[in-house]
Amino acid sequence: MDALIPRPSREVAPGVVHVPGWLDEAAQARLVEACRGWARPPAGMRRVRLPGGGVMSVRTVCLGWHWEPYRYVRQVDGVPVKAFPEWLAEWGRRALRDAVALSPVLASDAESDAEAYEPDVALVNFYDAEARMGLHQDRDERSRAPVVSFSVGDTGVFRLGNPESRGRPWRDVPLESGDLLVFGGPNRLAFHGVTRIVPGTAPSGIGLVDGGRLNVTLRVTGLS
Ligand SMILES: O=C(O)CCC(=O)C(=O)O
Ligand SMILES: [Fe+2]
Repeated sequence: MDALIPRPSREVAPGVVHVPGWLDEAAQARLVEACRGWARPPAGMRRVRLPGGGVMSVRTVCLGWHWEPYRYVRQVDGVPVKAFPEWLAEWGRRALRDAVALSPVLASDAESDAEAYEPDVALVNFYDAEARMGLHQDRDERSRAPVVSFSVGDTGVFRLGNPESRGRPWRDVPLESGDLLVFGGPNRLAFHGVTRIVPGTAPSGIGLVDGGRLNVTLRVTGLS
């Protein structure tokens, strides 16, 4: 169904590009099905425990490397992390190419060369209706190559802050099913989070029968 109010592709901040509907329904369904497989144990989906004793409300599974706060490791639960598939890296390069075409800032950033983009880690997050993610920076990567983010399922309200602090200014960008968000360049280390999920907004044809939101971020660790 076409949106009543069209959502144009745009650079929401320098080096941050939002492309609504980048994934068509078939691609969304493929991602949901892949996530279903990745979620299974061993090395499956879990709520990450924070060093302060808290537990994250999102459920996470990682590919390529396992993220534990606040570093990347190769094993989880005593077994190797699931592999990062080549098709997902190819999606990442296509996504970055499209983002660079919309952003002069990314186009002039040496770290944002789409042809050379070799993401080696993905964080797959599942949000139920109550899940959120507090403002944070993605800064455990040694590389400053952009983060490529795919969203499917229920809409999530993504809060894009600034690289200096958790405070204002920020702007809220609703990420709907199929949306692409790339953040790099001067906003690679921008604080960001997800303030809420909008239940009941997932399209029916993508295989997320009970709703919820999946977000997959591709990153380059710069580790070996
Ligand atoms: O769910 C999102 O859109 C953002 C996820 C995120 O920030 C992360 O995994 O670090
Ligand atoms: Fe993040």
